[in-house]
Amino acid sequence: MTETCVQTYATRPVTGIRGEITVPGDKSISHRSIMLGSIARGMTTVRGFLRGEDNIATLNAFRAMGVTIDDDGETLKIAGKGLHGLVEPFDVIDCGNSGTSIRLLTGLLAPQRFYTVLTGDRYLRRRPMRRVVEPLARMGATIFGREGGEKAPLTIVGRELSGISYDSPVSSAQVKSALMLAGLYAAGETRVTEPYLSRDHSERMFRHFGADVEVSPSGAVVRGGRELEGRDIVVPGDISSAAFFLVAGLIVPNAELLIRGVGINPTRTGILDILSAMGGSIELLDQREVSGEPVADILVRSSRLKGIEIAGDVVPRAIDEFPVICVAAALAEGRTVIREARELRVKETDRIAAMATNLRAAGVTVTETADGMEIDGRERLDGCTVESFGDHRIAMSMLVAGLVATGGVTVSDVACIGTSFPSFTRLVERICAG
Ligand SMILES: O=C(O)C1=C[C@@H](OP(=O)(O)O)[C@@H](O)[C@H](O)C1
Ligand SMILES: C=C(OP(=O)(O)O)C(=O)O
Repeated sequence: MTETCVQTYATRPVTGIRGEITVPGDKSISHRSIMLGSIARGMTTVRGFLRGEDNIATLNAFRAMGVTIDDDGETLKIAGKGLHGLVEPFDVIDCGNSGTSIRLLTGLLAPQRFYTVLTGDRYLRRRPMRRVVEPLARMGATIFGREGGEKAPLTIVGRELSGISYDSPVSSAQVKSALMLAGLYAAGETRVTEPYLSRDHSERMFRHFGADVEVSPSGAVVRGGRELEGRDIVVPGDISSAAFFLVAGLIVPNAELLIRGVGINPTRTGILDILSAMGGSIELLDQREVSGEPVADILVRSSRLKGIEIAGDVVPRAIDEFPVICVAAALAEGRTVIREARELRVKETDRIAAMATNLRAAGVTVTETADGMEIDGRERLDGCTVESFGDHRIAMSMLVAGLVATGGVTVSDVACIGTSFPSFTRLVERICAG
């Protein structure tokens, strides 16, 4: 591996992977711990918080709204202000690259007694926001944005809200969580359902903080007006970060890798189901529960993979892992077909188009479809230079591909990796044998 300059990074074929690693804390749980800790009464402590750029954007937003958050490098201490204790920020809140920050904050800020403007980087300002703006408006919210409320910057004029019953057309934890957060303040009940269950970290954490929430297979119901109580939270390792090492462990020869302390919430383990169905050797060891979330150590070994069909309820359960699943598919025997994954087109970049372009550069035959792609696996990948498209998961996926590509893979614009996994390249270097 060589670091050619700050913005570009290259990986080369390795002869094996050995060892044990831990991956940084879960990004979704880290966001929610700041949000709920800030509006709870009393102290919340968070250990294992992910200090990536996305989560720091959320942390800065709450500091700007008057919340004292101390970080000694180990534990965050959040001095919660209660449901109605946030104050109007003096400036625009910059959510950076983080869809979770802007969409969840929109729900949380719509019922405040003040005015806020949320913006983000050039990637975030292209992503769809009407999916949260529209149902929040039905609750009585006043939110403006470019293109009739579709795009950030978003301006939120806080108002009293009323609960609604909303059947979301997309399986999106960000939509669900935005409405649940608004529902904490709204008169009456706020009910949200979705086609397939998306990650349920909000439901679990709402319960942990004592919110009036009911969860059933058909959705979540929140009753407004109840104060939350500060709690201690331990954030498990992010399975979305572990995913890069799971795929590396499967595709690199002579690999055996133990990834410790990974969150295995069933709404997030689509990657394990998919890779196992492809023939991957993946074992869950020492399963336990931490702060209401299931956790395990995951052992992965080199495996011969085969192509499969991926669609249905596993898609939201693996939504952020598709770029690296595409890399596994590119090295599997036969064809992998991904369907019902249109959401990939509205992430940090269009992840279907980005992975199709990048895998073609590595010599793979890929057919794009409106809601997915077909990938014909091959024995080895060709060396190539590709773009990250400003998307952390595209960058890391292609660096995993470089571990088995003749001549390696160079990825330009890799600074984006810092949004979710600042220590990624260091960990790759630690475990790979040249
Ligand atoms: O709620 C969350 O923490 C997230 C939900 C997902 O987005 P969608 O809700 O848009 O599917 C996921 O892609 C994102 O990385 C994190
Ligand atoms: C889609 C992602 O995050 P967000 O929507 O929070 O930007 C991701 O981390 O892959």
